[in-house]
Amino acid sequence: MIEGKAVHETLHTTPNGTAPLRIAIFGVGLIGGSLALCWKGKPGLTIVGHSVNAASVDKYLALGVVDEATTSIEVAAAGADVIVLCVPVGMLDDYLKRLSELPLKPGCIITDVGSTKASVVSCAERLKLSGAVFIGGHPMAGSERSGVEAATPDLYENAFYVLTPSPGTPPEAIERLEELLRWTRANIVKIEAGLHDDIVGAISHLPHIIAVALVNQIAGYNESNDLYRRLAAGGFRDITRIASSDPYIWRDILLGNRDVLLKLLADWRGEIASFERLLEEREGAGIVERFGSAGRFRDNLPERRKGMITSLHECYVDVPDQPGIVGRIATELGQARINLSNLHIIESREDVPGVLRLSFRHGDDLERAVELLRSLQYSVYF
Ligand SMILES: NC(=O)C1=CN([C@@H]2O[C@H](COP(=O)(O)OP(=O)(O)OC[C@H]3O[C@@H](n4cnc5c(N)ncnc54)[C@H](O)[C@@H]3O)[C@@H](O)[C@H]2O)C=CC1
Ligand SMILES: O=C(O)C(=O)Cc1ccc(O)cc1
Repeated sequence: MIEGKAVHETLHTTPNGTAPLRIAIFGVGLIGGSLALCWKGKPGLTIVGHSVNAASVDKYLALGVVDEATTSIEVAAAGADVIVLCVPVGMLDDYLKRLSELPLKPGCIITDVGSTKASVVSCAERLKLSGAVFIGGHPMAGSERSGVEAATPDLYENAFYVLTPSPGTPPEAIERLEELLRWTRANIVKIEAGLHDDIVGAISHLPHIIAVALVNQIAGYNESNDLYRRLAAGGFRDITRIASSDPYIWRDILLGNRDVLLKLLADWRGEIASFERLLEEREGAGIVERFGSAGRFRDNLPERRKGMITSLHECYVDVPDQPGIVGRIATELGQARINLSNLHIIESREDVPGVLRLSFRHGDDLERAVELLRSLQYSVYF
């Protein structure tokens, strides 16, 4: 992880005499536009936007998202050091095929941002990319919005950015791409493409299906009484936000991960059937158990704090279930002038000790906190 702007500028300043890096972005929408904004104006980088549509090209330039823009795939690709495909998943193979027929700059890196990876990676492996190297990519951040108007340079900050290099991908190409992606301030992780599709299918694609199915179920009831819609707030809005995502983008994602999703939906039917059984048999204890285990897992999900650098310095403290205990710990740290950057209660039930996760921006604050809390007889671990 990169801490602070100064480091970025050192990393990316073009050494004297070397040509600037030319980055071509195909499809400057939410994701492509946000990448363009991370790179635009940075030393040594020229950003070229491509769209099949002349009006979109004008818009990219008018919004100042790119330095240059064109409707010609040949012009955009010519001389590009890096090509980023930010079009819907269903178009990726077609774009790769068209690029494979062009004279690309030797060593050019082609990457994509598609939400599924196995199919585009296997397409790239089948094609001869005239001296270019393909590395699959997926920034795990976005929103239910779409289009360049929704693009923002901080979209990826502290998010995960997955790369799916193949065993034969040259390490120096991966390093070059990683260096460029550091401008996004995302945390880069490398995962095998098939594993990516299994995991992302479960944590992103399946939830989108469930949100859409749930909204459509309620919309059906609403046809006979508008009170369903009018009373739907709070939890319903929270868990269905992603149902407003772009239908065509999601058609391509779901069809692109069809086999994984069919297995996940079979498991989902099992989860729902087990709730049906609990209700039929009036099994209150079973319902409590299901909510309890879900809450425990959910409370341990990593937080993504936009605009803040994720703390690397964390410890866990067992705390007895006593009123005011969390406040007392925070006060002890404050009185010792130890800077706490975040405090998270992971568990708080009568039958188990609570656990606090304490995060610090600096390692020396963590060391002092551990020493202090242990001297106060707290059980501290990492
Ligand atoms: N929406 C999200 O939150 C995320 C999306 N992704 C992936 O990013 C990619 C782009 O998605 P968004 O930026 O959300 O969509 P978007 O709709 O905002 O942008 C898509 C871009 O592709 C262009 N495009 C659409 N159809 C085209 C076609 N037939 N031929 C050529 N260009 C076409 C559009 O003009 C637009 O510039 C997709 O592959 C998606 O799976 C990845 C992470 C998050
Ligand atoms: O808005 C949300 O919560 C999302 O889930 C955004 C998102 C959509 C598609 C992806 O491939 C990654 C992230």
